[in-house]
Amino acid sequence: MPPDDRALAQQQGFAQFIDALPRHLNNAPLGWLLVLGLSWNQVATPPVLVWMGSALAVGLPFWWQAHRLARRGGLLRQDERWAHAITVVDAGLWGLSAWVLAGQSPVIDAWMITLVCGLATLSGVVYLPFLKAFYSYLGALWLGVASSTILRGTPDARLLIGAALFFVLLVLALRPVARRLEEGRLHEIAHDRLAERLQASLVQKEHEAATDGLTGLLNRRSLDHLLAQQVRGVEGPPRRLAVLMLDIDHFKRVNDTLGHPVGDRTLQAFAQRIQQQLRTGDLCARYGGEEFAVLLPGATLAVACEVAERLRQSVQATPLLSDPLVDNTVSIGVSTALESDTPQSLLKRADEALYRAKSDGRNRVCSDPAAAPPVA
Ligand SMILES: Nc1nc2c(ncn2[C@@H]2O[C@H](COP(=O)(O)OP(=O)(O)OP(=O)(O)O)[C@@H](O)[C@H]2O)c(=O)[nH]1
Repeated sequence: MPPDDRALAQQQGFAQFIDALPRHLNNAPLGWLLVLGLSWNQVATPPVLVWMGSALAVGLPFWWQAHRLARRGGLLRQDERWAHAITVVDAGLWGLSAWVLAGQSPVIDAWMITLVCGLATLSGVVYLPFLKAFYSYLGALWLGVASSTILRGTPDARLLIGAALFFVLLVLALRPVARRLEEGRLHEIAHDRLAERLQASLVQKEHEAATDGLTGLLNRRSLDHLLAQQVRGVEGPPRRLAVLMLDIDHFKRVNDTLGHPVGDRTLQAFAQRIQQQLRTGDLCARYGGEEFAVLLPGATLAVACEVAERLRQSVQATPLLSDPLVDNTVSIGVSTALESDTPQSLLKRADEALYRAKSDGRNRVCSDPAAAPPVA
């Protein structure tokens, strides 16, 4: 288990504890009312009220701090001391209730110890994600009861030993549960990390499946998919769409004279050159080898021929590579979608136009005679 995962699980546990702490402290007045009700007519009321008033006065700043931490979200390193201080004050003030209750009658003593044990049990549930503070809580509760009963001169050893035993048993019962909870958080963290990795690798795989590794352009598979969407249209009449097929002239010579790596760089440079000439919304794909295809959604044949001519001139005017010099030209075939077209028939006609550009002497743009007039 990576150490940072364990640290994160502990941090999450602490944050859960800090989140629950103020709600737990909010219940204290209900507990006080219970004490008041149970001790009514059995214990002098003024000391009970003095204890409640003091608990309120001392506990208020700590109660306020607990709320502040919960609002902000507790941070383990930064706020751990505060968490211990709050729990010690809370438990200590409850422990001091023995000051007014213990030694009055066996019945009051019995329900006082019941109250103390009940408080410890209830708090245990809140402290489960951060058991360290629970030890401080139990220590302060026990010391509060012990010091109160000793100072009042009625130390009842059975009561203190009984409470200590109960606390030990409680800790023994809660520790495995706390460990399970931490393991659960660790599993959740590991699960989240795995999901993130899978998501990232899925995105990566999708990207790889859609693009050409050498040029970064869309690959043939993506082109076929996009072309099918464009030709069919979503609904209604077919969309206006132009296709350019581009092929570097005498590319084989680059490989043969300068080597395959230079051929690869030339293809990359050519891909960049095409992209520089296109508008957003136009799509460019490597059709295979040194042949590329461009989709111009919404373009008429005239516009598509203009784009093709601009590209051809750009390649002619500025060599694709300067070191070593690669100044091959490019031939381009242009076609536009007819109402009867399938993706294959449209590509075929653009390819035939490219073939004509090659056979007419290369370094030229040829358009498909069947392409005009535009469909929409
Ligand atoms: N370096 C490199 N070469 C490739 C790649 N894919 C195809 N080729 C080469 O591209 C060349 C294409 O040559 P041809 O089809 O004969 O055409 P050409 O030499 O361009 O001549 P024309 O198209 O007739 O002007 C072949 O030598 C292929 O090996 C690639 O990914 N990298």
